[in-house]
Amino acid sequence: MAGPIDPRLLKRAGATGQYLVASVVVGLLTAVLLIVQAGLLARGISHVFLEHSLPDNWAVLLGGLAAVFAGRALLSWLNETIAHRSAASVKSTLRRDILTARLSRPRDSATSSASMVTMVTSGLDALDGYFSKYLPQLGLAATVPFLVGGAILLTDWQSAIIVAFTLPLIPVFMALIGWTTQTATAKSFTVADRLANHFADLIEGLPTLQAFARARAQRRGVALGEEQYRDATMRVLYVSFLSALALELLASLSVAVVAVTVGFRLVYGDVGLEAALFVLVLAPEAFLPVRQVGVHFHDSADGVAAADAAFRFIDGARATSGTSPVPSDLRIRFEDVTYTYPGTDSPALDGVDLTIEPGEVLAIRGTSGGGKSTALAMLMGFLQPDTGRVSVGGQDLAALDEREWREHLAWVAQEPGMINGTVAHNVLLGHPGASSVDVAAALRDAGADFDGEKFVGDDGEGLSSGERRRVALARALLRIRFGGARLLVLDEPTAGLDSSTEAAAVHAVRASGVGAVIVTHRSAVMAAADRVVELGATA
Ligand SMILES: Nc1ncnc2c1ncn2[C@@H]1O[C@H](COP(=O)(O)OP(=O)(O)OP(=O)(O)O)[C@@H](O)[C@H]1O
Repeated sequence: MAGPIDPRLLKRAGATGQYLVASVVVGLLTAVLLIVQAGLLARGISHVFLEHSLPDNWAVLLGGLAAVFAGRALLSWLNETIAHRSAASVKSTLRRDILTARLSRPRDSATSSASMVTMVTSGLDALDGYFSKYLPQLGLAATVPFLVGGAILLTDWQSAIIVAFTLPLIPVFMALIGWTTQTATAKSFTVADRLANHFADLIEGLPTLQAFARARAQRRGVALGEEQYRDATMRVLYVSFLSALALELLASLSVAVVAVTVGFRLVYGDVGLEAALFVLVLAPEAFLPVRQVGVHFHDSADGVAAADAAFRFIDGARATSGTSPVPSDLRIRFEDVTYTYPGTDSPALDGVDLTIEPGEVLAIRGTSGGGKSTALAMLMGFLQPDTGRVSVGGQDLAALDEREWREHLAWVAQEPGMINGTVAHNVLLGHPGASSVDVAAALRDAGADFDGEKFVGDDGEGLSSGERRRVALARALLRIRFGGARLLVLDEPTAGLDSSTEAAAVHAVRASGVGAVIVTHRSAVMAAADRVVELGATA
């Protein structure tokens, strides 16, 4: 975050801008109430002290004070209510943007699922502190000191000068402390993210670790991660407490200087009791909001770190989407395409040249790890080449409207995604408007001889991997028959299938009437293709 307010939060969420205006208005009204409160208190107390009696209009004074307290309570409630609404709106916008970005780059390996979950849940929830504490205080800090300072200036200019010289020291200290805090918080966020990833990997790999009797050995790794997280958190708390102490001390000393000088001038008769009391009651109120900004900066630092990660993720995904319409000619060409996954040394694709003619059934074979799935991911628009070019009908694939391009494709992934529900629900993802008769026909054609009402759990639980592939093939067939897709993209669709089921699946692909790109190791599929090409090192 470059300044006190992250401009990206302002830009992304209209609610933030409106909320800032609201918090400045609340700040101005609060300042007016504070001045009235100090005036009433000073008048009442000085009268009692000097005259040894209640003022004639004591009921009006008391009523006024009660009204001021009620007004301040109302403003504080209003500020909190708007703050929480604003936080909810911004968090919801950011969450939607993150999920949209994720959907446009499902193969983005730079951000793991565990990082995504941390970012979307607890990370962004920490923005509550930013909106409900930090921003309201910033609104007060930008308004109250000026009005309160002005009121002090009109009453006692010497005190006003002391306030004017000491008050700016607080933001200067705050900025210095802020830099340290940001580094400490960013580190704590990174460590928490690493711990979440490590834990997610452990849970996923627990059966394997148990099978190899290595589960207990992992305790050391988790303990180490916890220790690092504890250290990072303690460092943030340490900076936070220390900075609160420094700011508190600075503000208290400044108010003390005002109090001492006013006290002396009161003794020497240079200032009246009512004016002195007015200044004494009001001076701390000038420092309070500025001091509180520093304190609440720490409450919001976690949320700001999460928002920062969210913005990087969202902007990274946006930079690569195109807008051109998909050409009618579906000749696809890979020209000298190279791609290396982030964090790896050797390229997954190295100078790949490949042409897919419209309407042809093309089989791609090659060694395991030779880059076949990567090439399909590139064709789907999930990845962009580092160098070289992927074109459709002579037009750069990256320039095409992603959503429109995917409407032309029916995809069966190597490990097809399944949603919780029934087999029919999963097939209907291919074309939600299809009838149950169409779903049954697609399942039959894909060689799936099981019931559409069969239950499917999270991640395809309840279906074997072969069954999942057939459900995915039925889904793709539905997309071609009713969704207008013109190219089947299949990653080992018949792996794990017996030969008769495989024959049914191959027949379904050929009978679909559209072109197909099939990554396969199976000779029956290669025999049915119009052409077979090889990718990666020799098979
Ligand atoms: N998300 C990823 N992050 C890093 N490296 C990856 C990732 N996905 C694949 N790779 C690497 O890229 C290379 C190509 O992988 P790819 O999955 O494209 O191969 P493949 O030809 O489809 O293999 P297989 O036939 O075994 O499915 C492999 O060396 C693999 O380890």
